[in-house]
Amino acid sequence: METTQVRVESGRTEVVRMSNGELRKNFLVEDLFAQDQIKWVYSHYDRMMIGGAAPGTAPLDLETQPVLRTPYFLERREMGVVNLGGKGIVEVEGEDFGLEKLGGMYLGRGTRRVQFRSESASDPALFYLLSAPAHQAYPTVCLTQAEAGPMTIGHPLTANQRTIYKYIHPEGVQSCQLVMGVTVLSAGSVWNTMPTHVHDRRMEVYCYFDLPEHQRVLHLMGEPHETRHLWLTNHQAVISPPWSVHTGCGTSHYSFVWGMAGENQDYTDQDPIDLSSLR
Ligand SMILES: O=C[C@H](O)[C@@H](O)CC(=O)C(=O)O
Ligand SMILES: [Zn+2]
Repeated sequence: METTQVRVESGRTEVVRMSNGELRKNFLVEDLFAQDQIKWVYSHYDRMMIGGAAPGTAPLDLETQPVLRTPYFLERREMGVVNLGGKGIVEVEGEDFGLEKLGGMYLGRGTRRVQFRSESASDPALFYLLSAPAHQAYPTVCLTQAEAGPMTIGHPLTANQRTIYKYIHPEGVQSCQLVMGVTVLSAGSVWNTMPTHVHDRRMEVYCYFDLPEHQRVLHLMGEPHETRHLWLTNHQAVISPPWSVHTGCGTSHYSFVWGMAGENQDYTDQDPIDLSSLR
């Protein structure tokens, strides 16, 4: 059984004084994907769990974690899945669901048996996972990227043109508190979530992917008047406290999975930040 890494919350005054190393230790999630393992980070912000399942030839079973003190992982939780790799299979209570790259799933509270598999070990699946506490059971749903209602925003002239795919949200796949989707930057565009925003009612996690090996994303966090930066590579995730901006600029275009938990599920409930107030 894998042990989960726990990330406690940090106060805003504490974050202002953090060195870059301390910021990374608290907010950056490195090495989420390790072959033949399911890895978890447990954040105290809204008790969001951030996971990576990387099955090779052998299947991987979703196991409960000591930190949960529950007989099975989803006893009191829900989970969202997005496949960032080659074709994969998620077996839920004995039923197989095939996920191409960027296929997604929602697994409801009370789901006991979950197994992750790669169709081919030479092009393995990479399942990115988010899990939040849940008060009721919503049905298991599997959907393709095309079914996730794309919306293109931004403009090439401001280098922020991107397509937002919403997977788990009130008008799509139902959940208790999880809201989850994927944002794909257009070629030539490098800025995500710009103009930026905060939503004090929900924490958020970004997991960057499809970032070429030698390229980087400069991710910005912190209160709008005290922003801090972290340099990220492909397949790294970053935790955003509810009071923090979460925006980034790449040395190339890239994609990321975003996911939130907290007070409400309204995607449009974002407090935009006037760029003139950023420091
Ligand atoms: O609250 C919503 C999240 O920050 C993301 O969906 C924003 C995003 O993907 C983008 O603008 O590029
Ligand atoms: Zn946001």
